[in-house]
Amino acid sequence: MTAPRVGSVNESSVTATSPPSGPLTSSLPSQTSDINETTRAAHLEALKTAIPVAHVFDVDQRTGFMAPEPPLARLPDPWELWEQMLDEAVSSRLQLGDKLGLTPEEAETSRLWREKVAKMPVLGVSEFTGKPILLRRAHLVLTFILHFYVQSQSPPKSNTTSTSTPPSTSTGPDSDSESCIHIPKSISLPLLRVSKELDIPPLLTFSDTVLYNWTYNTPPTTPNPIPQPSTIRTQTMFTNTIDEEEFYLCSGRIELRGVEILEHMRMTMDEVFVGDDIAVRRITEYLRRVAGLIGELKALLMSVRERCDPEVYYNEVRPWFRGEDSVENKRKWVFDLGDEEREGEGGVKESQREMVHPTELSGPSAGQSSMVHVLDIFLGVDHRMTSPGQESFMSRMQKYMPRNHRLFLDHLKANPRPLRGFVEARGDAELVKAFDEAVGALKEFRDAHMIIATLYILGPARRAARRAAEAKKEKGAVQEKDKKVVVKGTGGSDLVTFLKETRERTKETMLGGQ
Ligand code: HEM
Repeated sequence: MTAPRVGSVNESSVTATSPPSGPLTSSLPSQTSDINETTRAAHLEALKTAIPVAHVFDVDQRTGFMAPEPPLARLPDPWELWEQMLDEAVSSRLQLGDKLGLTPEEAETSRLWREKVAKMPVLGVSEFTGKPILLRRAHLVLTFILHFYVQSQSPPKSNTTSTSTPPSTSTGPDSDSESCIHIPKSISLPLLRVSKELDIPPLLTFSDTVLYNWTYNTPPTTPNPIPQPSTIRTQTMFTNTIDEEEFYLCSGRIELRGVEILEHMRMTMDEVFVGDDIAVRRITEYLRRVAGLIGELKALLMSVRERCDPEVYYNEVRPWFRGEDSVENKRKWVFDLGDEEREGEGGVKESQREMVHPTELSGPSAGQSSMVHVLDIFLGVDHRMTSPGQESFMSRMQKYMPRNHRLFLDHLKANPRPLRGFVEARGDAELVKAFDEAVGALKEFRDAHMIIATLYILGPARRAARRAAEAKKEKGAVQEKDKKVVVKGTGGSDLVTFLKETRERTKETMLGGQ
């Protein structure tokens, strides 16, 4: 088996594929043997040409996990209706249902919009089958509508912080119960079908907000130019603010810059298969370069501060991302079904049951970025959970990735000659040092990420809690629990503990060469 090669994207299919296997390792020289330059060049060439696997994984040699061409900007007729509903939500500036000081007019505007959404006809999606470009745009549009639909609803009175102003009357057909939110079948049916076809959960994911959500700043003058961090902008947003766009683009830039890491990773893994002394020298060199590149990713991450204001992000952008498991206004999401699905429920197969009662409903997180997962797998960072039987957050996040990217990660995990074991076994001082430099750079990326999470979530969360407690105090309704700030990640995780753990797991991966 060899490292999957980064190749051209296969836009024609999203069909599930088994990870292809690479050349047989038995035909390669043993790890320590010295072979002449011609033989090793032939071996490396064989590894490169044996199976051009990466095109199966939708990993492009120029853009990595990002779409290599601008994703579809608008669905054709008759699905244009969905686009119009989304446009209306954005242009009428729908407000969050639990916004502090929400006016009755704002609540009424979003109630009317939800009513229109609920009355939309159920549009068929069978025409999208096997057409990933259409499927991706359909998932994006429907999930933006879904999040507008859910998050524009005020919390039920019993659950209401007295700081927000719930609408005076019933919130409409969408919330007949205090414990659940009904997603009308005009959205739920096409969304469940599209999500099933794409094999991702029926809510907003990192791929909707970042990977398949960009276009060129200005119309390109040459055919299909490589998208650069400075030449792209975001297509679809909740708030159309610079802050929201910057939040998505920051991840996009990291994905694009990470392409060079993917190439070094491939070369490293090929050299591990050859495994001679020349390989050791080359891998040492590649790892130093990878360390430098991860340092660049860290700088890109920190640069989010230039155009994304923490208060705007926390109070106006992030709440739209909340999934079913977010701590605020926790209510079950019920995907309403058509008669066809309901009738089938008596004898539905397990896979269908999963489709109508989705269990994975965490909001989007850059924890779904395949680039960071690839680095973990390549360097051997193990994010296992301490409690047995519990799936780790990181492995759960892989379910939200485009299916072919998930398969790419599986293929990497199945590598029979992992880098860390090779470095340990060779025990070459320079190699170990370079390996630790790369792991150290990833640890520093996570240090920086903790600074960003503190700046963008913990700080604003504390300030928001203080404001809410003040408002309650004025009404004489403050309780002990209001003084406690519970901060959860968008994916529902206990933020601080979780981020510290992933950083710790990274540190533990070092071999002691620094
Ligand atoms: C303003 C910018 C950012 C904020 C506020 C932020 C916040 C968070 C939060 C709250 C989590 C906890 C998990 C969850 O979502 O529940 C998380 C996890 C994660 N984020 Fe970010 N993030 C930001 C930018 C990024 C970027 C640009 C990347 C890289 C593309 C990234 C990569 C990750 C990864 C890989 C995790 C999983 C935990 C880990 O690997 O340490 N984040 N982030």
